[in-house]
Amino acid sequence: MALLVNMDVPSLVSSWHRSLVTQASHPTFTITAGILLATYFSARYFSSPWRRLPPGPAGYPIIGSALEIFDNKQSFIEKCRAYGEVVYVNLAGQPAVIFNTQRAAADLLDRRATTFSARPRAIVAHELLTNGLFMITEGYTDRWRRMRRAVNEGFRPMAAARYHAMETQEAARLALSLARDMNASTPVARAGHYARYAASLALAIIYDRPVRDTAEDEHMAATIQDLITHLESASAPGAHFVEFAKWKRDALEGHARFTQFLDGLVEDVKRRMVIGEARQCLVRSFIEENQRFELSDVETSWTAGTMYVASVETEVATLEWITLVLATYPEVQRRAQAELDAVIGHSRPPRVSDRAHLSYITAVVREVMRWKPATPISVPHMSEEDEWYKGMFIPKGTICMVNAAACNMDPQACNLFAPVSSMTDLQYQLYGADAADFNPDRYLDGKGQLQPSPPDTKDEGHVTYGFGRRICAGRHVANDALFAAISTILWAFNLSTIGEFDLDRYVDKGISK
Ligand code: HEM
Repeated sequence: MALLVNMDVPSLVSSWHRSLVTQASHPTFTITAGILLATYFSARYFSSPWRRLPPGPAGYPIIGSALEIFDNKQSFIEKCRAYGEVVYVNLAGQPAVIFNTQRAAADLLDRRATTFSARPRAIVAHELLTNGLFMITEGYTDRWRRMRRAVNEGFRPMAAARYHAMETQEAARLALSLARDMNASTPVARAGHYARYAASLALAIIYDRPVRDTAEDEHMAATIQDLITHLESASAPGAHFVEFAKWKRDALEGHARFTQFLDGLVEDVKRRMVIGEARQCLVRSFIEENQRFELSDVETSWTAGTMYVASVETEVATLEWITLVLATYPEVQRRAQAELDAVIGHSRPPRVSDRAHLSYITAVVREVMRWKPATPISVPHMSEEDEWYKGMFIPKGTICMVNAAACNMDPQACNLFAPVSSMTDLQYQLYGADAADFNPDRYLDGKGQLQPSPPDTKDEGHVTYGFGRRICAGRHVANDALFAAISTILWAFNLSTIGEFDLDRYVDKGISK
């Protein structure tokens, strides 16, 4: 200490520096430093959590598997089943995982929801086109919580029951329109009828404005379809890498136009509330409960609009699958119709409120949603912290994709991972040895009543509606709408295939929201 006080600091530093330079030129020092550095870096490398990423395809240098997933997401994700329960994919430096079992998805997205409830960033589709107001792509933010709370309250099972009469009425209109259309047996025409049903029902439930045949209603449905098309093209992977400025300009212009349109729909509900002509609907509940929900005007408009956008295509795809399955399985169709004959008879069509007595038809809808999910790959979540799962590292900021089609199967029964994974810890069964087959009876007990659903399916009997805090916000309404349509169609028609039709070879592209 006394020595230091007597020396000036710059000269001390420079003498250390000189001695270091002298030592560095000494061969023993160089070797020792090299060994120390090598030890340091190899210790860092071997202890790095990045060495414990889940298994997955190596991909190409730098871009990883980005091109393959952009080219055909569904078939790429199918190929990744072979790597096991959780698969790691490098998307040009962006970490991503795919969950292939219900257990892994539930363990993380349900049970660690605080970490796994965000969404990946979508600059054009979310930030520019909707200015952060689209609930589906909004992060795990305060705004999302307020929007989600308002929707949850408006669509929880008791509240959803308010819409049963609308669903029954729209289902009857659907059956009539199918009966009047000579081309209804073609998939394109049928999809048009299903789209009309889903759109009219969504507009009735959200704004009390079912689509009738007026020019104004046609314009309303067409404008919302335009919004959906904009969202889809802006979300297409890599779409705006080229000509970003043009995408930006179009998205900002689209945002202003769509906001004005959605505001107009809400204003119309307010006007009808004043004159006592608005029946109960989602927007009316937003307005009446606004003190609690704390949504601004523009948040109210976009939350309502989001519910419409989220509902139509998923319902159309599911209705089409149910139709195809019922036409291909005549014995299932006959049993469902026998149930209708016994419970309802021929004097009136079924109502949604009859569902408690129509267990077999309920089981058919569940089973089609499990077996042929309309959303085979769910909407991605994003992790907000580093996490570990069964010794595998999932870094903060990882995009988490759920392969719902795989999760709805039992790995063992379907031999999902046989080529690579050890089967030892996959010896669990949720759906039974026949999980790969279509069998509505799996949901029924010996007396033909619905039995409790497998664990982690939130009493749905499948995980097609997603997971955790981001689970489908409209699932109770969707279940009612699907039941209303299918029970009415079964009551009114016999479905059969024209000529040879092989359901196993029918490939539906599915919807990836
Ligand atoms: C058969 C029909 C439907 C299917 C298969 C379906 C499926 C899904 C899936 C897989 C998700 C993502 C879940 C996740 O991130 O884990 C989702 C989210 C969502 N769904 Fe549905 N859906 C359907 C119908 C509906 C309907 C009718 C509505 C509205 C009335 C709706 C509104 C939403 C909303 C708002 C979200 C976003 C939730 C959030 O991010 O917090 N869906 N849906």
